[in-house]
Order: sequence, then C-alpha cells, then structure tokens
Amino acid sequence: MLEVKNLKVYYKSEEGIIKAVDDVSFNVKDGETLGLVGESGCGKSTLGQAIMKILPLNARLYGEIQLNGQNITKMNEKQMREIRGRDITMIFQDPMTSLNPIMKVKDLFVEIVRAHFPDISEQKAIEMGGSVLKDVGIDPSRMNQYTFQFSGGMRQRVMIALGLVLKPSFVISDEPTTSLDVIVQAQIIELMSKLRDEYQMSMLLITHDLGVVAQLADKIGVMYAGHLVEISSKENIYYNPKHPYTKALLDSIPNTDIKYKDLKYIPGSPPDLGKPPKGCRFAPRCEYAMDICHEQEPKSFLIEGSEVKCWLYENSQDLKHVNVGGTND
Ligand SMILES: Nc1ncnc2c1ncn2[C@@H]1O[C@H](COP(=O)(O)OP(=O)(O)OP(=O)(O)O)[C@@H](O)[C@H]1O
Repeated sequence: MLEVKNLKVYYKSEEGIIKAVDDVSFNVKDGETLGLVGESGCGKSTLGQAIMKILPLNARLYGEIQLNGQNITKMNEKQMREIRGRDITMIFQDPMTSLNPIMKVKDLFVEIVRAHFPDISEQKAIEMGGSVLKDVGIDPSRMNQYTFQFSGGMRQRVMIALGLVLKPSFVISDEPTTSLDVIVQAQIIELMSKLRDEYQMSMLLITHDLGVVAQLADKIGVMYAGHLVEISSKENIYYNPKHPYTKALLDSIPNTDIKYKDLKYIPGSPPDLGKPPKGCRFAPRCEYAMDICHEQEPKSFLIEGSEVKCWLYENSQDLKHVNVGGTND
C-alpha cells in the first residue's frame, strides 16, 4: 500500500519557487490502480518522480510517502536503490530516450537483475528476462537485438518487461501510451491490465488521457496546478463529478458522435506555478467562482464518497472536512 501525506515538491528556479506539487495526500491500496489526470504542467510527473525519489537537484520534497509501511521520504539514496526496480518501479513515456541504444535487450535485463541480486548468474538473469518478455508478447529470441531494432509499440513492451522483471508490488506508469498510435495504445493498455492482474501489482497511472484511465483505473485523482482537486472512484469521477475542473475536463473529451460537433474547451490557461493565484488556483477559470474562492485556498471536503477541494461543497449536508487526503473507504 502506498500512502502519500501532505506531499509538497517545490523547484528552485531563476523565476523563484515553483510549487509543482502542493500539499497532496492520497493512498493506493494493494492491487488497486489510481489514475492521476490533469493538464500538462499540473505536477503529475513531479509527483511520480517524488515517489521514486528521482527528483532533479533543484527540487525540495516535504511531507511523507509510505510504501508498504516503510517511510520512503526518510530513506537515503543507497536504501532507495535497493527498493527501486525490486519493490517499486517506474515505466516512462518515451522508450526511445529511456532505453540505452547501445545495449542488447539481454544486457539491459542482466544489468537490472544483477544490480539487485549480484549472486544471480548472467544466464539466470537472461532466463528471467526471457520469461517476462514472453509475458509482454515478445519472442525471447529477440534478446540479442538492440532496442532501436524494435518498433515503437515493441519498445514500450520491452520497457514494461524491464520494469517488471523483478516483480515489483507497485508500478508507476507515466504516460505509457502517449507516443504510440491508437491501435498500439489499445494493445499496450490491454497488456498492462493483464499483467497487473497476473503479477498482482498496485499501480499509479499518470496520464493526461481520460480514455486511458477509464480502462485501467479503479479510482481517479484529478490534479490542477499542483493541487489534487478531486479524488474518487472511477464511476464517481465519470458519472458524478463534483469539482468544476473535473466537469470541464470531462466536457473537453472529443466525442466521435457527429451530433456533438462542438468541442468544449476550458477558457484561459493554468496559472504560473511560480506565482499561483491567492485562493483556489482554478478560480480565475471557474464559472462557479465565489468571492471566497479568490481569497482562501479551499479545504478538502468529503461528499458522496468523493474528496473535493472546492468551496462549493462547504455547506453541503453529509459533508466532513478531511484533514489528510485519501478517502479511506
Ligand atoms: N526541474 C525543474 N525545475 C523547475 N521547474 C520544473 C522542473 N521540472 C518541472 N518543473 C515545473 O513544475 C511544474 C510541473 O511539471 P510536471 O512535469 O510535473 O507536470 P506534468 O503535469 O507532468 O506535465 P507534462 O504532462 O507536460 O509532463 C511545471 O510548471 C514545470 O514547468
């Protein structure tokens, strides 16, 4: 189980402090998949990197991250190297730049396996790699090839196999299908869904694509400008969205039905995270904004099973103010 409590990631830059992730809390239970969605620049990748502790040097991390009861935030780099790949892994969006082109696939597997288990022989590491390659639909005989000899979709499969060779219990997948065409995208999503069940993994799925999370996630977190503005079950997010930003995001999904030819979009643009607006960060673009929204940052409220960071719900009935996020149902 992953528990993120009051996580903040601030970057130091020439323009000042960039509050990329600002007081975000949630949890992902064993076997569960949380989809994290939001526009480009809202802090999704930063959050994934914070959990892996692979943030750039100009980043500062505050708050707490617990993985299976271990406090990751307190671990040093040596301890992190032990759990990365073995307990928790991250599959990146661009296999072309993340995979070393001058290494054969088998050597990539040997490197990963032996970094964690130096006593495992090269032959055994290659066997382990071959078995996962088969699981991702690649003939193990391709072990002797270089990654540039694979198509985009196949490279993504190799990335997934490398990430899973040590059978981690938690996988972070950052835009796993962005660079692929739609047919290959669908195949990769199906593959990830199959592997997640077979390997019994929990997953944090980072994407701007609401279609991808619809297929894979159990619950969905919506991020806006460094804040987690809503988190709930997939069904609640799609059929009973509460936050005005979640509603706007759903309205802006392209619809193939010819009757709905007007694509809605969210007017304005997200704020500069170096100078976020006072109050709610979405208020300048929100059609429901009230005076308080421009003055005070909203608290998180629990309403109909959804945790929503929005003043609209302050006076709702069955409502409870949540101090630390992550619905605990
Ligand atoms: N190394 C860095 N130094 C300073 N600012 C950074 C750095 N990396 C990211 N940022 C800023 O932090 C904010 C969040 O970026 P992040 O990449 O996490 O967002 P994202 O939602 O994953 O976007 P995308 O989908 O485009 O990758 C952005 O304003 C970005 O410009």
